[in-house]
Amino acid sequence: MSSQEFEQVTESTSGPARPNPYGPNPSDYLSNVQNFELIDSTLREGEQFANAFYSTETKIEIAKALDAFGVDYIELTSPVASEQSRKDCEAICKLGLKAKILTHIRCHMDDARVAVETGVDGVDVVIGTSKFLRKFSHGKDMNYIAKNAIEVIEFVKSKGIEIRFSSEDSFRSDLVDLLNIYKTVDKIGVNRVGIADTVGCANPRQVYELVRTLKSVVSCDIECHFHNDTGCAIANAYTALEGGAKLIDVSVLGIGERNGITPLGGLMARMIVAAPEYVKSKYKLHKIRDIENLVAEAVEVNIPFNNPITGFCAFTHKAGIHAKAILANPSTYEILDPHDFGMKRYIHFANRLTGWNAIKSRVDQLNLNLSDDQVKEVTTKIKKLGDIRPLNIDDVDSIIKDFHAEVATPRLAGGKDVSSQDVNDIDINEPATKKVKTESAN
Ligand SMILES: CC(=O)SCCNC(=O)CCNC(=O)[C@H](O)C(C)(C)COP(=O)(O)OP(=O)(O)OC[C@H]1O[C@@H](n2cnc3c(N)ncnc32)[C@H](O)[C@@H]1OP(=O)(O)O
Ligand SMILES: O=C(O)CCC(=O)C(=O)O
Ligand SMILES: [Zn+2]
Repeated sequence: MSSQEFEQVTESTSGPARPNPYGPNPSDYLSNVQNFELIDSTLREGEQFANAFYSTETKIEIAKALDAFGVDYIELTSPVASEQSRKDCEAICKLGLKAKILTHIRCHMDDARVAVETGVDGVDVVIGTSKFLRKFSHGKDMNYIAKNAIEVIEFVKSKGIEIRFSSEDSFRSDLVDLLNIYKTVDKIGVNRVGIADTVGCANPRQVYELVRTLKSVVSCDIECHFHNDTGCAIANAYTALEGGAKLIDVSVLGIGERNGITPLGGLMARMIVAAPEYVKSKYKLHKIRDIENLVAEAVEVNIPFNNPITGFCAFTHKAGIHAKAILANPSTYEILDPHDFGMKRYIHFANRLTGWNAIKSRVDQLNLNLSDDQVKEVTTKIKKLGDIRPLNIDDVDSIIKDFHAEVATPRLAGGKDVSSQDVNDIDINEPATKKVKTESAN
């Protein structure tokens, strides 16, 4: 049964109920929570992940998968990074994908001249504006940055290609410098300006304030890029949208420099709660698992156990109190419906935290007939063994079947015992994780 089939339980409030309590707040009148776009940078920021090496074929496969998912833009490594990077950029541009293809360059004419010849739909230009980067990276002052930015932007625009200007390390840059450079590039007609939390230092409140301030001085769209060093990348992306940013940079599994950026899957988990219709109609959420597996394999990492949506236990419920409520109504302990992502929910009942309601569900799955009191008795036996050692599904099934053989008459016609074949029919997707699907909850 899907969670949608249950009546929505709402708290009684004094004022008029908001249709979706997790949706955009009416006071965020510039919010793009229900109108955002994704720039996937798995093939740019993601290539900066320590483990990443992409062959041309892998890049093409990832680009096609992202396109099929429905990202709005795909950002590629600078064509000046290497000869093969340029060729791969050209090859991806020729695929005829629906997503617009971007490449990412320094704020320099040498890079811009190469970028516009690759066939990209847009160029993302970046230059550091913080005192750290101005002193230790490129060594240029704000006047030089503005002069170069104008030259690069006008050149790219003259080729009929989209152009975005971004200030690297925005949150450690001087606000007056920032607003001045953004105003300058907005005036000459950039498609977007970008805010980048390059070192992952920003918190959601700072993000909201900077986006709102910037929104009041530029007329173009605002893109945001958040690193996850302090664990705020998804929250910052969401808050940026609340403040009026339109585009968020993501990568599959969040891969990027150091511990990476806002992950595509994690952001989708956040956004489906806030804007379910928009997210479900725009993005092919069932493809997230395959895309993550594709990228995980390409960069030789495992999907983290606690990954939103696709972590092996993201929809697994264990404690007896949780299991009982989930069996009655999945919305009790789930804000996400696994079916929206082509996933299943599981009840992990083979442990000492289980309760009789979960065990009753298993008894029903095994097609056995026990009274509630009998289920409670067998639950006690299971918990006793669970106090001694970790359990697996076979342990629990054996205890149930032995108990049933002692106390009950088999439910099946002709007094036939439940055979192992019956048990094997139950969908146990990942036996190694000791999980079992409970049909009644799905
Ligand atoms: C925060 C980010 O992720 S930004 C994107 C990072 N992406 C990349 O670095 C792409 C991969 N990079 C590369 O392949 C190489 O670094 C290249 C081809 C871009 C440059 O290589 P090199 O010429 O050997 O220079 P190197 O990497 O050592 O240093 C960077 C140079 O770019 C300059 N620079 C750095 N940022 C910028 C910028 N945003 N705009 C203009 N110039 C810049 C630096 O001053 C330095 O110049 P220098 O040659 O005068 O010292
Ligand atoms: O181009 C941008 O906006 C972001 C560049 C980047 O990767 C960063 O600043 O972390
Ligand atoms: Zn980055």
